[in-house]
Amino acid sequence: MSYVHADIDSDYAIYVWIIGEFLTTEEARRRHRLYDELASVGKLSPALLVIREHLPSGRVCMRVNIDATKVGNVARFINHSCDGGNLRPILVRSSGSLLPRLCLFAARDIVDGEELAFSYGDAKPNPKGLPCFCESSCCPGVLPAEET
Ligand SMILES: C[S@@+](CC[C@H](N)C(=O)[O-])C[C@H]1O[C@@H](n2cnc3c(N)ncnc32)[C@H](O)[C@@H]1O
Repeated sequence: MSYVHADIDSDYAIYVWIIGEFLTTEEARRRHRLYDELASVGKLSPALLVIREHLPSGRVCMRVNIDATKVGNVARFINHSCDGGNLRPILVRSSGSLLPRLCLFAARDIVDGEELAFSYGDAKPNPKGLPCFCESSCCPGVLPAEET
């Protein structure tokens, strides 16, 4: 399994934004089903993220689907950690840009060589989901599975 380690030569805050294909929700659902099948037999390491923005009422007001499985940058190799890891995903909007960027910001000081990780989501663990190897004390043993 691939992973990403910090390579730090300064004290600046680090962040990386996730590059991938922006999908409609219909296409994201189609790919989720396909990826789940391929991942269950070890034929694929999917990187399809669904980010939801909520109103103060708790209702979802926007859903963004980013698929970095085939087209992406280094962020596609960052693994999941059930305790949230050392990175926090934040949607960032810049003026003039129609689409937001999903950025991963350092959540605390990170030492050189430390593995970078973030939580793929707090969706209920799927008992039939892929095994999780994050080794954090709160890990239920399976990766969070997106309910599409
Ligand atoms: C965004 S990719 C991360 C890079 C991936 N490890 C690779 O080798 O290409 C997401 C995939 O990595 C694997 N993965 C990520 N975090 C994991 C974890 N904590 N335990 C087990 N597999 C993990 C799963 O197969 C997941 O679908």
